[in-house]
Amino acid sequence: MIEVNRLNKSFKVAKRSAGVKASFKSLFHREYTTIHAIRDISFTIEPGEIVGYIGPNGAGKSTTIKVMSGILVPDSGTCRIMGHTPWKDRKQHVKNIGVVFGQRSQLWWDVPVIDSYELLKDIYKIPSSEYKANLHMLTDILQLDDFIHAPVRQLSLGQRMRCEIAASLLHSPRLLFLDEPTIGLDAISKIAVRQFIKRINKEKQVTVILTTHDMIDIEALAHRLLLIGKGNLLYDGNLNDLRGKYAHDKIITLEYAENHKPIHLEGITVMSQNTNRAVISVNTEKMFVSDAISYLSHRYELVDVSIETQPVEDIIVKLYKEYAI
Ligand SMILES: Nc1ncnc2c1ncn2[C@@H]1O[C@H](COP(=O)(O)OP(=O)(O)OP(=O)(O)O)[C@@H](O)[C@H]1O
Repeated sequence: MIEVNRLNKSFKVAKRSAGVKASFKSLFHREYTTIHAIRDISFTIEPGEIVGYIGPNGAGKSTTIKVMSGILVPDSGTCRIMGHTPWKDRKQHVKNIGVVFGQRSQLWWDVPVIDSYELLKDIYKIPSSEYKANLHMLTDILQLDDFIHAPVRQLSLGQRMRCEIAASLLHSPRLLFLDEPTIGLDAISKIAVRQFIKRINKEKQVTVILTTHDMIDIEALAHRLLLIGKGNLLYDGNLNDLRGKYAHDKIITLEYAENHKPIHLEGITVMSQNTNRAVISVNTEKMFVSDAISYLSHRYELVDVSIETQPVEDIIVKLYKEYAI
């Protein structure tokens, strides 16, 4: 579905120095620097995948999405999406894709949401029956009824995001780019948006590329991760492989009858401990969790034990550290 081959995009930006003198000088003589936003990026994506595109701030995620959606022209490299080059065959390409930029709106600010949808129907030349069926389905699952007749400026962020997602899908695209779709949403709206993404992927086979800093989004949705750092593609694989590589630690919380004995054992790091509760981290490369619990049960009268795996956020931090990004 998507073939990206050795894409490069750089921006030329004027150097700015502080101070009135420097500003005055720059009126006559401007100096420029080049920012290499993406460097030699290559990957392929198959139909029906949900891919998480992750990386720290300024890594090049949005630039890649903009190139793939035809908004930006790369300096070099190729990109074929469903047989089209996004920035060359824009008219054909936009029919196949839906785009949601969490930070920007594609809806007209002062008009009721439904009027924006009608405009999109005309722009995309969506047949009436298809438009009606999609609108009905999207209004129903995203629960837009209460505010679809209100102007966008009156909507809360969560309401607007739901309307944005619906807008991006009215023309039945086969590929959806979501750039931070859950940014600023409350817990309930986040869950609703995640469930919706899963559903359209499963039921309508919509391929999804998702950029996000929310690792719970990634855990809930992405079968595959692409990691980008300083413009370079650094990792292409799934979350389970990452867990195998980085999640060597299990966190164990112990409740025990009053006891002041400290815990000292190679492979166990004590994160906190008081007279009847301890939180420890067990390095599973050095010892089995069962051995750790057996050791602890000999020293303490255990009342309760709970074991957690490492949060995905910690795994990603380790990944970023390994690649020094
Ligand atoms: N229009 C532009 N002009 C100049 N520089 C730009 C432009 N767009 C992006 N950049 C620069 O390119 C680099 C990559 O930016 P990009 O927006 O792709 O990062 P990102 O991974 O999406 O970051 P974030 O997670 O913060 O949204 C950054 O250094 C950014 O400052």
